[in-house]
Amino acid sequence: MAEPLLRVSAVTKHFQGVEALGEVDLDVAEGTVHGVVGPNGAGKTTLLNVVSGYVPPDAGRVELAGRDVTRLTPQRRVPLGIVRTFQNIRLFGGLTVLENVLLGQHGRASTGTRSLWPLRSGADRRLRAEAEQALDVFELAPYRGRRAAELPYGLQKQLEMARALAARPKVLLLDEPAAGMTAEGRRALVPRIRELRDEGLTVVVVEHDMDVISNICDHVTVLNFGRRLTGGPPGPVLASNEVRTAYLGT
Ligand SMILES: Nc1ncnc2c1ncn2[C@@H]1O[C@H](COP(=O)(O)OP(=O)(O)OP(=O)(O)O)[C@@H](O)[C@H]1O
Repeated sequence: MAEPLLRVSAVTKHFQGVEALGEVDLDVAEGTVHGVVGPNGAGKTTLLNVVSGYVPPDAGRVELAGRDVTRLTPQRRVPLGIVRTFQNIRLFGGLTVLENVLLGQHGRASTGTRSLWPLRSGADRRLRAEAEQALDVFELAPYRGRRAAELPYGLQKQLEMARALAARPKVLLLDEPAAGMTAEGRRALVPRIRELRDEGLTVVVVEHDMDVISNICDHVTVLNFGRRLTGGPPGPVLASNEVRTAYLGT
């Protein structure tokens, strides 16, 4: 493939003697959705943590468009385009839905928290319009004035994604976006993520729901005990005997 937008090379991470990741490689092409799957404890979240900068690897590299970002803090990765959501929702419950999305723009170059103040300039208005657009993508516009804490769980997850989108990512990292959602919420997620991909966004998604993975991913990487077991198009990979065996733990 062409030079990947995101390249993870030989990343290793131990926690108190436990190998959470062992020499893991991951190449993600621009404009694709890449799934990271595997049984519980396989190292999926640790991989997202290393890519987003929340966990420093013991060894290995993370590159975005050829630039080594391995040693950068999460805050310095956001303006470069690496933005994530969390498995456990991290919203400002006392702020409104719109305010949460405006804060998502905070990490972008020269934005600051200014976007919460009344509109002053054309740039402010543009930011506000983009925030409204992010709300629209996740059908949150009717809730823009509600406090985030008042939203049902599924909508809070959507708000997390809208906030991440407002940071204008190049690579959006989603940690279990379907977990805890209703069947309807999970179904709605699929066309949304595809649409974002079709607009050119690159997505890395950790997810246990294999229907969601099969429907949104161009490529999957399977981890098992911190090692890359296999990878490829979701259909054949998920149907393979080695992946089935890994999930069954036999
Ligand atoms: N901060 C930490 N301190 C100690 N051990 C950790 C830490 N984070 C992860 N681990 C361990 O590293 C291994 C990989 O964990 P990780 O959460 O990355 O797996 P996962 O594939 O995301 O699992 P799940 O599907 O259950 O979320 C596990 O053995 C876990 O207990």
